[in-house]
Amino acid sequence: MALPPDLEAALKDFAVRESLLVCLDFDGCVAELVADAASARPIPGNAEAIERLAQVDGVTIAYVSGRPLQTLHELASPPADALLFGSHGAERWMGPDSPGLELDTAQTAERREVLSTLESVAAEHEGAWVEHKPAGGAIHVRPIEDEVYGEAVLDEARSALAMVDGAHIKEGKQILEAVVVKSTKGEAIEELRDWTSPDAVFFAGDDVTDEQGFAVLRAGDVGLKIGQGETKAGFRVPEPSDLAAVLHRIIELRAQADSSA
Ligand SMILES: O=P(O)(O)OC[C@H]1O[C@H](O[C@H]2O[C@H](CO)[C@@H](O)[C@H](O)[C@H]2O)[C@H](O)[C@@H](O)[C@@H]1O
Repeated sequence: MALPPDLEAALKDFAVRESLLVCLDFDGCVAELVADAASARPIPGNAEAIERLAQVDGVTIAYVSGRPLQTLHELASPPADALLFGSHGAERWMGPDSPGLELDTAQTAERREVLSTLESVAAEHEGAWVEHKPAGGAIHVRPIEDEVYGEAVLDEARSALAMVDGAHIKEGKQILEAVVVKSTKGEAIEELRDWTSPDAVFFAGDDVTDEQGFAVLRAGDVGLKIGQGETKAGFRVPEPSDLAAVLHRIIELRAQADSSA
């Protein structure tokens, strides 16, 4: 795939910095969106590019995802030394000493309330189902064929969740999530930036929650929106499978800079 000229120019500047932090969203970015959430896997070309990029000196790979940390480990099979933020930033893996997510008493009760609220809505609509997550839950409507009906189910869930104390809403694609820990992908990327002190940051994502990640990028960073929709990202490619070409180009440009140094 030929990259858009503006993206190519940005990558030429980005790829030659000494240390790089490459942050990746999972669903709809590294993996295609699929009806059965448990069967999502990295597109093979993306997986290969991520593994290769992880071997390049000065590059740190991080996943920043709405998936629970454990699910992210299982489905994404990230490179061994990748840093992981799951549950929209509420859970993190920065190495073996990383503290696990612990909800306090109020948050535990709020999570229970979120899940029972979502289960009550889902029970009324065939095809809707609830994903139980460590920091809350999500109602999925992708299996409902009629998309307008699916959106109406999400509206019903949104109204019901408005009555639940401590529920922070996350919008997504054919999904509505509520988490009881206040965190965003923007905060996750800022924490990763503080932790790794890179010269520049790359972030690729496709969804509404990724916009908070794009919003914290700075001059010299590269934000890549996958697919359609309004975005704060500076650059865009049409499909998740296009990510591989972008990552390979970073590897190539870095190798060229090394060989001419
Ligand atoms: O931040 P991400 O890594 O993009 O995760 C966001 C949510 O992704 C998952 O749901 C989405 O992908 C599913 C599988 O392709 C799809 O069936 C669903 O319609 C999408 O909304 C996941 O299930 C959630 O837990 C993540 O928060």
